[in-house]
Amino acid sequence: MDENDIRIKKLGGGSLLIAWQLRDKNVLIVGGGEVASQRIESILTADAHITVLSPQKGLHPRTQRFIELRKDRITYYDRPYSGPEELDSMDMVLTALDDNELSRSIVELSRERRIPVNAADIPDLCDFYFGAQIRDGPLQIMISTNGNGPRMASIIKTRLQKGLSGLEGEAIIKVGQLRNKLKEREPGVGGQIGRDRMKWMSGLCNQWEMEDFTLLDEAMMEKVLDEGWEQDGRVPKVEEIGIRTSRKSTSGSFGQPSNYNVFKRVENASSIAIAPTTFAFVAGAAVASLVLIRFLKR
Ligand SMILES: C[C@@]1(CC(=O)O)C2=NC(=C\c3[nH]c(c(CCC(=O)O)c3CC(=O)O)Cc3[nH]c(c(CC(=O)O)c3CCC(=O)O)/C=C3\N/C(=C\2)[C@@H](CCC(=O)O)[C@]3(C)CC(=O)O)/[C@H]1CCC(=O)O
Ligand SMILES: NC(=O)c1ccc[n+]([C@@H]2O[C@H](COP(=O)([O-])OP(=O)(O)OC[C@H]3O[C@@H](n4cnc5c(N)ncnc54)[C@H](O)[C@@H]3O)[C@@H](O)[C@H]2O)c1
Repeated sequence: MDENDIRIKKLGGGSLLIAWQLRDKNVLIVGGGEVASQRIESILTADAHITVLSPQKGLHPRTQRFIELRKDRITYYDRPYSGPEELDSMDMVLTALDDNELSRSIVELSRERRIPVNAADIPDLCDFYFGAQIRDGPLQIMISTNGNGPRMASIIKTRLQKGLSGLEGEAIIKVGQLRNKLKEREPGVGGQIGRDRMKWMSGLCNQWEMEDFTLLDEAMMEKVLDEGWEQDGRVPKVEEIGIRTSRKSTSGSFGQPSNYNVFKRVENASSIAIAPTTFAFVAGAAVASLVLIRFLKR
């Protein structure tokens, strides 16, 4: 058994980290306090429709503000939760209540209906947890301690934020636009064309700096495709494209000559090695995670 086999044998004990697509889905939030206000912010970011149930007197000022400003997305009922019919047509249920028994009963009813549910006060019954978030446009980083220490997640978030340049979101937007242009030029799903596109995009992302991508405009993107993709998949130097960066050297992030041919270079590379970098950008969003499992600390 090699190291990887041992790793596979040990897999488990964490949770699935995914970027859940909630656009236009219906989310019920029972409660309107501070925790509910944080939930509203997270769910608005995902373009869902939100129903908030809470007596007016229990609303946190932030919840109140969200309700006033986002009538397009939030339906608010000034009353307590009334029973199981509130769950009809919901795709997700969140409780943020100071009433543990009610929370528990809503979780049970949601589970019977197979609706994913999170109860802010009962981690053991949650189908999923929220996490600390870093967002910059399409870049989405979630820090989760898997229920062990939410405050630790918040502290780690602050540390990670300091390590980012602030250019990542804009760079990813440009990469997304370039990928779309490439797919327009070379349509088709899967097979050799898919592999070639992935190799080229990965090579470009590996060799260019974040800043280089942020400086791309429409015309430059066409030039990258003309001078790169169309020329046997080489990675063009930023100077060829007319990008004026603040960096001194253009030898690429990993010191490779920046006119090397990606297709030739990666021909023998394992697809496992290519996949991680590819998918980080294929999604147009990056979800990084730190699952700090208690036994690791021992
Ligand atoms: C990350 C974050 C995201 C968010 O809420 O959006 C989040 N909690 C945050 C803050 C926070 N929450 C609490 C404190 C006080 C200090 C402390 O206890 O550490 C602080 C710190 C603060 O306010 O700074 C108290 C607390 N939290 C939970 C309970 C119930 C319990 O444990 O029984 C109690 C009451 C415990 C008690 O009564 O003692 C439960 C959960 N909180 C989670 C997420 C899920 C696990 C995530 C994970 O482990 O990574 C989970 C399981 C369920 C869920 O809510 O999904 C957000 C930081 C966002 C940011 O800063 O960016
Ligand atoms: N997950 C977390 O990160 C986290 C953090 C802090 C606290 N908590 C837990 O989350 C819960 C909510 O915290 P909070 O600070 O928002 O509390 P809060 O007291 O500010 O809010 C409670 C809300 O529940 C509403 N409510 C009460 N009974 C209701 C009913 N029958 N129907 C509809 N709404 C009702 C109130 O109007 C109020 O808006 C608490 O149980 C707390 O222990 C979780």
